[in-house]
Amino acid sequence: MAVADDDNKPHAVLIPFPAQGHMKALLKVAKLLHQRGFYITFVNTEFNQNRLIKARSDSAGSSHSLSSLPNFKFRTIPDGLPPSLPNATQDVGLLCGSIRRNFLAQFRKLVSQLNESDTNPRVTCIVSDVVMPFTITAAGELGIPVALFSTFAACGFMGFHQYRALLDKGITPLKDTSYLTNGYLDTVIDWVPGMKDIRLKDLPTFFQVTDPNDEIFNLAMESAESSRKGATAFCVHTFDALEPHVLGALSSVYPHVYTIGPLQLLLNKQSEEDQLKSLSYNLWKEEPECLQWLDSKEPASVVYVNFGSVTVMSMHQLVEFAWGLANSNHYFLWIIRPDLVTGESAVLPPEFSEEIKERGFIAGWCPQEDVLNHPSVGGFLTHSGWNSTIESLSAGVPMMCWPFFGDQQTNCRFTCTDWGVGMEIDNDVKRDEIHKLVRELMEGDKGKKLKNKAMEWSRLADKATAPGGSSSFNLDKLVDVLLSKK
Ligand SMILES: O=c1ccn([C@@H]2O[C@H](COP(=O)(O)OP(=O)(O)O[C@H]3O[C@H](CO)[C@@H](O)[C@H](O)[C@H]3O)[C@@H](O)[C@H]2O)c(=O)[nH]1
Repeated sequence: MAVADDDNKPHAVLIPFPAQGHMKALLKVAKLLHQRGFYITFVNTEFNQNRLIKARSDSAGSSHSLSSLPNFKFRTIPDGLPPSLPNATQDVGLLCGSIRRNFLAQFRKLVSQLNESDTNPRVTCIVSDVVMPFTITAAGELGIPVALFSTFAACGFMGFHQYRALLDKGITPLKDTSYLTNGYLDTVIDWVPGMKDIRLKDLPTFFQVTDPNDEIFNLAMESAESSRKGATAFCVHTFDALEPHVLGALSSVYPHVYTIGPLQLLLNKQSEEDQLKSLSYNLWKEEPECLQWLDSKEPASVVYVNFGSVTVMSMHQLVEFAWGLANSNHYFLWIIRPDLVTGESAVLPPEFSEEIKERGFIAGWCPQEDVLNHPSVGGFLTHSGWNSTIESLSAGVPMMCWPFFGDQQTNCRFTCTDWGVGMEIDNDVKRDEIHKLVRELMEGDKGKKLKNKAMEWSRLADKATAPGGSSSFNLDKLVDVLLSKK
């Protein structure tokens, strides 16, 4: 069946790194392009697509089918991984290895099927997660433009851009694991453009390996290098006012850097078609009841706690967080994913449940952006994933940061030092520290300062995404690039 009037539509194929945060950001880019008249094919791994469908059907109110969206189709490729738990994040190292070895062939096959099909227009451009660099090869073979999209901040990506230098200077691989704890990572490095007084431990952690063949390290390094050479455009989920120095430095190395964030604010300002409104982003079943619980609370009285989709912790750490929150005497909404605790199910001690029954609400997954924008939320205890960070900045909510791995350390550093909106929690989490920091954030002078600063960033984010703002302008430019013949 031919697509009649839609035959001549530009057709963008989008592909995220197969994990929740990346997929959500790329889906937002897809929605923005769809509104600009693009036919969209969104490529998920079979594993994630099954989870997306299951989470939708499990969640109340998501009755629309993913296959009936107009001019917006999902397609899948296999991830090449052995079976794993169906409702948990996959092993990131295994995924990176498979991306490096298997994904190009699968992606090529899929695009050629799309080009042979008469149910969709010919593929005219690719928008790819920056850590899926094989798409540059595919676009080159097809002679079409490819825009790479960094779901990391500019500072996080700038960190990946240093990996080759770290290797050349002999800083990585580490000689042995004692270098993780012997003070070596406190070394200040002065050669990273746009990042003053940065320490090794503030760079994305994937270089902290003893094996030079480590898959995550190599994929991050290759991604930073290939995007410099082969991409038609390089987009970053940030806004100009937030990271002017790092963006300036990146622009001198990467041609055509487009800041297009915060994506949600760009989406809010466009009239979203009804059919796409039903397109949710969750891989876990959402529990919206927490919003009603928030409705019953005073403004800025609740601490929101969420560690994203990849962070895991020990039972001991979970219990320290639990008693720190309980002892602070503040209301809190805590999202505990079923796979948050390594090797066991995250069950809190019964005496804790008794203690917090009037003050705490615990759920497995929530509509995070609605939560952050709820007037009752006064602070966010986060793992500093980039999506969570930019969502918190957009909502004007100050943070307590407990970075787990990767770019989260860099985001935490910028959140606390450069942007003045956060306080860092020691990796060796202790209940007394949590208790003290929660009090400081929710009641203290420091908390007030952080809140004021967060509100300032929220206003600047809004300005960047308003008509004529830097991110709106860059989105227009991106559309032009994608419509151009290569
Ligand atoms: O209950 C929840 C929990 C999370 N989210 C959403 O899930 C996303 C989580 O993304 P992020 O905060 O970036 O955390 P991760 O899932 O850990 O993201 C991975 O990917 C990011 C880049 O996309 C990196 O910055 C992180 O370090 C990496 O761990 C956000 O959009 C949240 O709004 C929900 O909607 N509900």
